[in-house]
Parts: sequence; structure tokens; C-alpha cells
Amino acid sequence: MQDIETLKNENMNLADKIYIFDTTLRDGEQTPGVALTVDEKIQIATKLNNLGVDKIEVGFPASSKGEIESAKQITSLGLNSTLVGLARSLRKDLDAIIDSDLEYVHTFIGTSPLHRDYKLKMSREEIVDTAVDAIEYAKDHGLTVEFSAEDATRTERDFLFEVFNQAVSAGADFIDVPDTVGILTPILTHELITDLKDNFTTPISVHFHNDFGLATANTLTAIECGANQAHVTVNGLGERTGNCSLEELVMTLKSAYGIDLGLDTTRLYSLSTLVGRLTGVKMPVNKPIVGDNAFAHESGIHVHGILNNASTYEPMSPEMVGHSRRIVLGKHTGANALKAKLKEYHIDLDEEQFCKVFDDIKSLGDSGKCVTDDDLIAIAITELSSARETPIVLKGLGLSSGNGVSPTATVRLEIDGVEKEKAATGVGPVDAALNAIRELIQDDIDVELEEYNLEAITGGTDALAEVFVISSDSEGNKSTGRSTNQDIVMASIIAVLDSINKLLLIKNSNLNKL
Ligand SMILES: CC(=O)SCCNC(=O)CCNC(=O)[C@H](O)C(C)(C)COP(=O)(O)OP(=O)(O)OC[C@H]1O[C@@H](n2cnc3c(N)ncnc32)[C@H](O)[C@@H]1OP(=O)(O)O
Ligand SMILES: CC(C)C(=O)C(=O)O
Repeated sequence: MQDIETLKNENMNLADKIYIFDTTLRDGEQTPGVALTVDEKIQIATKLNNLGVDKIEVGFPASSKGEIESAKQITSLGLNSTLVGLARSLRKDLDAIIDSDLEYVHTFIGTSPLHRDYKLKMSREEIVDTAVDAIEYAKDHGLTVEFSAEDATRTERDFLFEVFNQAVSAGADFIDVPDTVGILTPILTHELITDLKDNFTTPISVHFHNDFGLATANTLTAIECGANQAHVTVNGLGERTGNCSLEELVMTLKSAYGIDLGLDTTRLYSLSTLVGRLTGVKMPVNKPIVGDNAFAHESGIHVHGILNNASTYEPMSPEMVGHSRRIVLGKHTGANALKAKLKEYHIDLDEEQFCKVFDDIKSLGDSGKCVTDDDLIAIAITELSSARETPIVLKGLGLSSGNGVSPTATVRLEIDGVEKEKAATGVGPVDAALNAIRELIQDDIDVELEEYNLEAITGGTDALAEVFVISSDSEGNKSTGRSTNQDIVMASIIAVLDSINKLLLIKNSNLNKL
């Protein structure tokens, strides 16, 4: 990879300082259906500050009392990041910024023919006058001003330059280029930002939307052409399909170009998770950087490579963004992956058992199922238990039930070669038998029945009953048990003992993850 100085000199026109302007709390909150409380905004702002973003747009104070309140409370935290509020080019919106104790305003007005003619119903002159009046009013009140020409990318170039020139003359400290409906492409971005950089010395910011999935690529291009600032949101939230994603931009700059913006990127995943939880907008599994699959591997060839050197199939490490690597089992699993998983769970299988478990995983995959770690443990335990003596064996069962008496079960078990018997009552004969079993094994293992499913698999009063159970122990280990019998109580007891024997095997082999 070329070093940054070479890139700067030969291929790119990078600004000396690139500012990250996060607008999760403003444009991100404009995601349809999202509304954050004051406390939630405080939590996100604190994390953004700890990540190290330069600026946080905390909201649009003129839009509600809650926005003023959250801006005030965030301001009172004394964060290092510069706090920004959005305002239309209206004095009343700027007053709301001042009332919120903010010192930096992001003020905007639509400049494209569509916005002028259909939305604002203003002439070019009126747009310029309104923008200039707002900037001057803000400067008179001591604010730092960032001016956005909304829908800049559909604005005639001569008028865009006129608006920006007038904004700069009125005192704008940053001029921002919103691609409001995300119509730019990298080559168009290159042309526009290069033109702006050739004509303006005021720092240039970009605010790019993702309607065609190009927001990050376009923002990166703008930075390559000398843009001084990028507007971003956590998880790429924002109007419609959102904005340039903070984590994608920052990690592309860091990993692809070696440009370290000074952010603590190890905080990116937990920030993304917090924003996902508070906004209710869950990330797709394949979302770059923060999605569940960003560092997950199933294909045998990939896992084999990863096990030898993770860089074979990872462009950055999960640790860099505070995420974690996952090896997933399924249809595409290879032997190396399975061996690694078994090692992780301290499961020792001989070659024959290994082949059987491998085949079972492939069959599950072929039937369209994904294979969880719990499935693997259950499959491996079944394989191991078929080769070992079961610690608990049913030796006898007596039942009594009737009208006006509690159903009672007497169960006789052989536990590690010693026979024991216990009677217990319950709401029905199955419950009574399970209570007796629980008492008999309490010195060996503490078991909870998590799931109990009973199905008649043939018709009539002598129908075969199939019982499937899932039990768990106090360590959180789970196992399944299954039995088919004409007697419902017998089917239930055998299924439960089957699962308890597997749990004992897990416990005795110390198979739970260290
Ligand atoms: C591209 C962007 O993301 S811009 C930010 C968008 N965000 C939001 O709109 C979220 C918060 N918005 C709100 O709470 C409300 O829309 C408010 C409080 C801002 C305004 O509410 P209302 O006064 O009821 O107006 P409404 O939303 O219906 O219409 C917008 C008004 O702002 C005017 N306006 C829009 N942009 C600007 C601007 N940049 N400068 C001056 N006036 C503007 C419109 O012409 C319209 O004025 P009109 O009511 O006199 O016709
Ligand atoms: C307020 C402006 C910058 C905006 O959000 C947009 O144009 O998308």
C-alpha cells in the first residue's frame, strides 16, 4: 500500500485535517419512525464523544421543545466534540439555537430550481437574501456558521457558486454540499468537489445521501478531492435510505488509506449496537463493519485460511472495531472448521465419531438448516453417549392416580450403579414422575425442563406417543431428549432421562466452554 504522503502528492488532494461531523441525532433521527428521548440522545452523544468525532449535530432546536431541552442538556455535559444545531435560514430558528446554548449552527436553504419553485416559492435573489440574512444574524450572535445549499447537486453550477460566494462573504465558516436525494456518483463527485476546491478557500463539507447505495463511495471521493469535512451517521441512518455511514467511512480511510482520524475505532461496534437498540433500526447481517456477519465465516476453504492467518479472508480485524469473529457451521463447513469448533468446546472424538458428526452437520445443512454451536454440542454428545454407558438407568415405575387423590409416582433409578427409589406427587402422573426423578438426581445435577412436546404419531387409544424435551442445568448447558412409547408417562420419563444423561456427560467431560 502506498503511504499517505505519496497518495497526497500523486493521486489525491487530501485536506490536512478531515473533520467528522456526525448527524445521527439530527438526520439519523429523521429516519422514518425514529424518535429519541432526551436521555437516549445523551447516551448516544456521550458515546460519539468518546469515539472522538469532531462535531455532533444534536438536533433541530426549532422543531420542538424536547429538541431544545436535549441540546441544552448535551451542552451542559462539557463534551470535547463541538455541538451543532440545525436551523432553517430563519431568525426564529436561529433564536432557538441560541436558546439551546449552542455555539455552532448548521443553517440551510434549498437552492435547486425544484426547491426554489415548488417548495420555497422564492426567486434566486430571495434565496440569496434569506441565506445571507440568516448567516449575518448568526454571526452577529457569535455563532460559528456552517451553511448548506440544500439540494446542491441539482442546483445550477453558476447559482450554487453565487450562493456559496455570498454565504462566505456573509461570514460562513464552512460551506456544505448536500446531495439531498443521493444522485451523485463517484465521478460526478470528483468533478464537483474539485471545481469547488479550485474556487473556494473556505473549508468544504459534504452531506451525502444513500438513495443509490453510493453515499460512502461518494463521500470518500469527496475526501480524495480535498473536502475538509464529512457528514456521517452511525449505521448509515437518515432520511429514506440514509446517509454516509460513520463506521464505513472511518474504517475505509483507516484500513484502505492508512488515514487515522484519531478516532477510537474499537468503540464502533458498541456504538452501532446502542444506536440500533435505541432507534429500533436493526442492521442487516451483511452490513459492513458492524453487521453480525462482518467477521463470520462458514465456508470450509475460508475457515481453513482464517485459522492459519485471519488476514486471508478479513480485510481488517474484528478487534479494530470492537466486533468479534465467528466460525459458523453449516452446509459449507470443512473438516478444519469442525476440528477447531470441537477443540473450542474441548470435545474429543475418535475418527469414526468425527466422520459421523461431520456427516450429520452436512445433512442438517443440506436440509436447509443452519447449525448452531448448541446443535453441534448436541450432535457430538449424542455420538459420544452412544459409545458410553449411560449414568442413569430406569429400573422401575409405579403410578397411582384417581379421583380426589394426588397423582403419585414411584420411580426407581440406577445412578452410577447404585439403585435408589423415590415417590413424589404432581399435578398429573408425568409431573409426579418428573418430580420423583428430580429428587433422586438432585445430588448429581440440578435440572430444569425447558421444553416438553408430546405428539401422537399414530391414531387410536394405543397410539404411539413421541416426546421431545429440552433440559438445562444450572451451568446453562442444554440438551435434547427424545422417546417413543405407547405409554405417555414412559415416553416422557425416557425422553427426560435421555436428556439428563447427556447433560451429565457434558458436566463430567467439562464440555462447557472455558
Ligand atoms: C433536507 C433536510 O433534512 S432538512 C431538515 C428536515 N427536518 C425536519 O423537517 C424535521 C423537523 N421539522 C419540523 O419539526 C417542522 O417541519 C418545522 C418545525 C421545522 C416547521 O414546521 P411548520 O412551520 O409546521 O412547517 P412545515 O414543516 O409544514 O413546512 C416547512 C416550512 O418551512 C419553510 N422552509 C423550509 N426550508 C426552509 C429554509 N431552509 N429556510 C426557510 N424556510 C424554510 C417552508 O417553505 C415551509 O414554510 P411555510 O409553512 O411558510 O410554507
Ligand atoms: C439540511 C441538509 C444538509 C440536509 O439534511 C440534506 O440536504 O439532506
